[in-house]
Amino acid sequence: MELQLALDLVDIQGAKEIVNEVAAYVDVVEIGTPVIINEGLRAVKELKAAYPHVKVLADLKIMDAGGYEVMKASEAGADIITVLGVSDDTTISGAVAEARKQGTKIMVDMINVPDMAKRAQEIDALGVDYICVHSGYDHQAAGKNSLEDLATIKRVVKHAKTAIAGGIKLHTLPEVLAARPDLVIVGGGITGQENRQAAAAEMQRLVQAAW
Ligand SMILES: O=C([C@H](O)CO)[C@H](O)[C@H](O)COP(=O)(O)O
Repeated sequence: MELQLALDLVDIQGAKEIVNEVAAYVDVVEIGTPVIINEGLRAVKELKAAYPHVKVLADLKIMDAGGYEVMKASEAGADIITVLGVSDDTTISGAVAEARKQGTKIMVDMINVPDMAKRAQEIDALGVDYICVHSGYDHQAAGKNSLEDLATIKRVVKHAKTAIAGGIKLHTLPEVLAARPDLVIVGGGITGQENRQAAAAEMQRLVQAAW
């Protein structure tokens, strides 16, 4: 089981400062969608240049032109790139084919997928590396989480690794870990804490103990 830090509400300098503090406690650092909207793929490039050994996920949430966008994110230094589960199969296949060429990986974000079991099976068959259930900010505001969806994909996914994201905090982490995802994604649960290092260290301890 691995821990991913999501950096969403920061600029490039802010992202570097947080990575400085917590890199030792996380397995993957995500450059979040809001950062990429504000700063472009330059954010991925600069983070990778500053921390060449850190595994970086670019949360592009690709919806079209999978091959082209994966190529650009891979060239910027991303190790993992996200594509939306609601996009067309050809977009996902194009993303997977390009990622294979580039030596990078594809995570499919299942946000707003209506039939989770059916779509997770279809996407698993397309050869993606991760399938991630996700309660985005708007879902979180409505009090939702993705534990039920995680149980669903754990039941049907045979090849891809499973991941969960959305509003996970230290006090909700044990419940998430009990469902045994391969990857847990935490943003505000680390970045929004007064002592980010302590939060990340404790989360890492719990994630590693859950193996
Ligand atoms: O993907 C995300 C969201 O859609 C904003 O782009 C977040 O990275 C993801 O939800 C994890 O962040 P937290 O919900 O703050 O843990």
